[in-house]
Amino acid sequence: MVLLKKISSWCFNNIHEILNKRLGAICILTHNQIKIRKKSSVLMNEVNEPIFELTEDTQFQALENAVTPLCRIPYDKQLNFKQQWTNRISREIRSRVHNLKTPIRLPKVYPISPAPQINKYRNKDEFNFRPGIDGNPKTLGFFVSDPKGNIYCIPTMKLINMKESHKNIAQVFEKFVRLSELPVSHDHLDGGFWRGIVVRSNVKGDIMAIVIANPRGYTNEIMLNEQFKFNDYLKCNDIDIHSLYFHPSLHTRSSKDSTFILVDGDKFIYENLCGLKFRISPDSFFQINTSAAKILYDQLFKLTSLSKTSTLLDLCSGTGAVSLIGSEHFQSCVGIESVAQAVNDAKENAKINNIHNCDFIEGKVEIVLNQVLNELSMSNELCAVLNPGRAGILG
Ligand SMILES: C[S@@+](CC[C@H](N)C(=O)[O-])C[C@H]1O[C@@H](n2cnc3c(N)ncnc32)[C@H](O)[C@@H]1O
Repeated sequence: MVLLKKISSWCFNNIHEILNKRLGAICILTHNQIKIRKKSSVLMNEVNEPIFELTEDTQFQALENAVTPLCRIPYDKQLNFKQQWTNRISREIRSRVHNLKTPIRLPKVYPISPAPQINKYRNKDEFNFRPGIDGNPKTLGFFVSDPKGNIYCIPTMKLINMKESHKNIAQVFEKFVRLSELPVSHDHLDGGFWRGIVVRSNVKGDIMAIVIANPRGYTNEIMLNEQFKFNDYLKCNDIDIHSLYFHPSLHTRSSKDSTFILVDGDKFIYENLCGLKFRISPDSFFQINTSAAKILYDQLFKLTSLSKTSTLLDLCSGTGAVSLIGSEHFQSCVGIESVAQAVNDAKENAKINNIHNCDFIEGKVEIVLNQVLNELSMSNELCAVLNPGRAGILG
């Protein structure tokens, strides 16, 4: 069984070629975090008229349109939309699979399961700086472009899927940066310093905040001094942070040489899911909607035909949730994950939960999968779950 969240030609032409010799069936399972993208890039207002100019009044509509485009329609209708979208994806998969050298069997698309929590559920949000519609370069939020292609940063205060605690920290961080003498960085060569902040939290409410800054041209002393000042500012504003990190980074996404410096608090936050405890590091993946994740994993193991003699291949294993939650259903499991912190978390999560049949390997699926398959006993029945990031596994 293969869990495909993203359709990428790589998945079909390569992963399938590799796995096909060893797997009997393929299953496509999606969940209701699929984003419905509007065909038109022109922003629309509530009555479906194009918004030509972003103003104080229209900026939030534009942001909502981009981030939570279905939020103004009832949830059951949202699910209908997503089901239709899933069916379209399925038809596309069928047509691509049809063209494969070695055809595979595709099962039916199952109904989308509703999420128990549909508002204020996100356990991770990333806020960045760009000029706001008033021209202030120190505006923190999400980026939206107007029809002319100009990019503006829009504060996220009214988004309904975001926790108040995350919005609060973003607001305090923006205030702090506006008071700071150091400029913001919109590009790694612009000489600016502050880039943004990532806020993560668990269901209990512990917060991990990761301040991202452009290190180019700044000494370690200046950088750390600023972080300590921000830590003091948070305390002055009565904001309790469980883990505060500083992440100097030139890259948009974290890379292999990423540095995360603990400024205050604990190194990790922990989450409970499906009766297990998960350690989460700043760079590690964890499903964004924790209560919906439980449903996703429950459904997944209902659909798999694992047995005590099966081996699970957990492709893109993150902090090990699929392997560890499913561990009682199979004999052994190998997780493959490209982010080192996530691999370490997954190994530690196996230990914390007393699970001894799961192993985790650091590497890109497309690079290490062949070797892993060669090392597995041919007699084992194999089952693979592939749940890649947004880019798919293109390398
Ligand atoms: C959507 S998450 C899924 C994690 C896990 N399966 C779960 O359900 O919690 C995708 C994970 O794939 C990892 N990843 C992305 N591209 C990868 C690749 N080419 N090879 C291995 N891991 C990759 C990311 O770091 C991330 O942890």
